Amino acid sequence: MLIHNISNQDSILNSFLSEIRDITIQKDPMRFRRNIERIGEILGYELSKSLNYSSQIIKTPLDNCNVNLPTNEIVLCSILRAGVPLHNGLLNYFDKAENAFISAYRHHKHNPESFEIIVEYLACPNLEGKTLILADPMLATGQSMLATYEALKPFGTPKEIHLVSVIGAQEGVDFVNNNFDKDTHLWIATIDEKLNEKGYIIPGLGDAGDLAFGQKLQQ
Ligand SMILES: O=P(O)(O)OC[C@H]1O[C@H](OP(=O)(O)OP(=O)(O)O)[C@H](O)[C@@H]1O
Ligand SMILES: O=c1cc[nH]c(=O)[nH]1
Ligand SMILES: [Mg+2]
Repeated sequence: MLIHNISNQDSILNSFLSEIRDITIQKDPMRFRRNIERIGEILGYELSKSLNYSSQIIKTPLDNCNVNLPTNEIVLCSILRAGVPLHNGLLNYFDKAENAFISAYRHHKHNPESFEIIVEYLACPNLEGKTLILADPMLATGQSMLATYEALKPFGTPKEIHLVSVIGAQEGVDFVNNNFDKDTHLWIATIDEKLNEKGYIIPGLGDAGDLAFGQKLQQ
């Protein structure tokens, strides 16, 4: 896997990451969503450097101009519900992307420490030969990413796959590294040290879905 940890280099990204982690600033859900969206824009920009480009001529009011424009047919798939603000950020830059949505959530069957991933809702265009971007802000165990990828397989074989995430635990990064093809890209804003016993990223930020959209009752 080609892992791109964007915070390896200091940039304005650090400010947005710091705000989504900050327990005081987190109290403002609009700011939380907007910061995830802004991080999605940065990750999208970084990802765009790996796309294919072809030379085209456009007309300015004064002359012709040669420009290199991306040619990939992008399908942007986000995992509900925490994926929505990240999806919006990516879509701000990939104007023409087709979109897919999938629900994957942790179902705590017996106790808070053990869970399985439930995939219920799935809407997806044809993926054959396309550039698939799978977006989920939290890469904890990595199981949601893999369950999503498995669920998308009947929709065609993408030409390339890009995973996009905001905060990953090293364990989740290792998991996707071991379970996706070696030419899959991972664009991640930062990687944290570990998971706690409930599968939350430490230090992480808490529950991204709840912070963006309010606390949900466990089913
Ligand atoms: O890497 P994993 O261990 O699979 O965990 C990450 C998943 O957990 C979160 O979703 P959650 O189940 O909290 O659902 P939500 O978006 O509805 O809050 C997050 O958005 C990922 O989808
Ligand atoms: O730390 C985590 C792990 C999974 N989902 C979250 O929202 N946060
Ligand atoms: Mg959640």
